[in-house]
Amino acid sequence: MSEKYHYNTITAALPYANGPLHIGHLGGVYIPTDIYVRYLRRKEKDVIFICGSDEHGVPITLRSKKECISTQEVVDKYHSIIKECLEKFNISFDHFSRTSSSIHHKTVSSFFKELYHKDLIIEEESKQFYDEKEGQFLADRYILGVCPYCKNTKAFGDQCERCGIYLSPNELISPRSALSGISPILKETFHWFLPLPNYEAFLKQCISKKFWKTNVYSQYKSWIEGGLKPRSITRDLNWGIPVPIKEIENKVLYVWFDAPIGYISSTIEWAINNKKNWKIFWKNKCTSLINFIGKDNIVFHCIIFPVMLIAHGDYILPRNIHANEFLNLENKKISTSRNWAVWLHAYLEEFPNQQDVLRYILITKMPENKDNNFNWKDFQIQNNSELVGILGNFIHRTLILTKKFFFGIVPSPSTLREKDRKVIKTLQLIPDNIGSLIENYHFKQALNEFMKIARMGNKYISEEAPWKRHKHDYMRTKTILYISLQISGMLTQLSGPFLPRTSERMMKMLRIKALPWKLLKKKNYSYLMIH
Ligand SMILES: Nc1ncnc2c1ncn2[C@@H]1O[C@H](COP(=O)(O)OP(=O)(O)OP(=O)(O)O)[C@@H](O)[C@H]1O
Ligand SMILES: [Zn+2]
Repeated sequence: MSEKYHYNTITAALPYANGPLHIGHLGGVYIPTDIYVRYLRRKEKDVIFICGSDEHGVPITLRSKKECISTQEVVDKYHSIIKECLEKFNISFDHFSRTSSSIHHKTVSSFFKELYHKDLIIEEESKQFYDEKEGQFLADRYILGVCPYCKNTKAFGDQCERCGIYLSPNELISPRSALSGISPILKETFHWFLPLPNYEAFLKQCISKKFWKTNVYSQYKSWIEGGLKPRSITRDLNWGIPVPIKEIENKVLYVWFDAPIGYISSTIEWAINNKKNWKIFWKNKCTSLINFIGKDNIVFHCIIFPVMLIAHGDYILPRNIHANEFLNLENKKISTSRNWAVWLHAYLEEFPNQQDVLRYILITKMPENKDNNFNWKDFQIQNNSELVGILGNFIHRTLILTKKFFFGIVPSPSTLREKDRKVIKTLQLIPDNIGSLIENYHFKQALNEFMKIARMGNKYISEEAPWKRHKHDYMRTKTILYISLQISGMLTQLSGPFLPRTSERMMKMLRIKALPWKLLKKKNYSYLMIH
């Protein structure tokens, strides 16, 4: 992270409010973003962590039909479930808004009008699929058919979920209406398009791809090499943000036009609530904007949203777009429609107060460069042998023995041996090491380094065995527990970004406070009375 960026706007993909969240969402997007943000705060950076629920688009209207409730009821229901779950997993948003808010509607409408009045979008007539039985145009997921690439018979008009390819409805073989099942006719309509080809040169020049992960860059490159086409940004629907042009009826803005503007409108809402200036986070050249997403959102964040921002002007562009691949469950793709998922609300019921266990396992399984797999067997093994067996065991032994032998007061060390000095040296190096891994988005490795310290502590205390030694070598016992407490203090501090609840609990036990990251390497815990 370049020190030149004092302001940091960090966004996590807006979760879609047509269903609850599962472990893929949490491990793929929200946990990595939260680790990054918590670390930046400890670096004393000015950070805003923005998110909100994405509440427009066809899947919501389909869900409303399925559940026999109104679209508003669908989004109200899932907005609350999603927000509550993310809070319970300690995802530390500064603001979590929703795209049905009036501020969002206003922000998006004025964004569209700006492009419209500057002639930066084009109006075009075209023929689109229409369901005569339902009297409705069939946008995106209202139309199903056979994928021309993998022959999946249930490909949607916008994407084939089996092979992941993005489609337009006219590419589908044997299209049929998702509403009535009938074959649609083609009917004349008109829409507005974002002329992506006009921005190809800007995209190549203006966006620095220096920090992009290979998975992000390769998707971006294949889109660019495939030749960009104008992209329609309106739909013939009645659920969404109405096209803000007089006399236009029954047309709304495409959900992927309005959703990313949600990052901006959510920041504006936060600024109003907190009497702050939102522009610093979106219009200041010294602000670093980083979007965290999953792989199916790459094209929207690497091409469409930057083009919207460039066309509008005034806004900064993302400095990095961080996308993870997908998490599978027991070697099968997580699927909301097939109910193959570990739902976060169900986990919270089944394992009360065990949020950090899931956070830990999900970090170790993070699909950083390729899809990864979650399974319950590993969950059990890793919890028992790593979290309890190493981290918990070391802290527990250290604190119990300090209480037993020294009334809970940190003993002052006697002469340090080579082994003790080695431990202290390792502790001095670890904050920068972990910090740099987090800054470079290597979250799994960062956690691994953290656990190495816990392993080192466990080994140290086991080898030195203060429980045996205290009877005949009181002075050495003092040193051993002093060193063990230094390790415990460091683990407590470093665990904050990864395991926030555990870190807080350990802080209470050790009676210490979270320190700025830069002070950690110098910190020495003496004169400390543990709880
Ligand atoms: N299995 C997964 N592994 C990693 N990231 C995921 C997974 N499923 C979804 N995501 C990411 O989570 C973020 C929020 O997802 P979103 O609400 O858009 O749901 P989605 O992609 O429609 O998922 P689903 O179809 O499972 O509901 C997106 O950036 C998406 O890429
Ligand atoms: Zn396909």
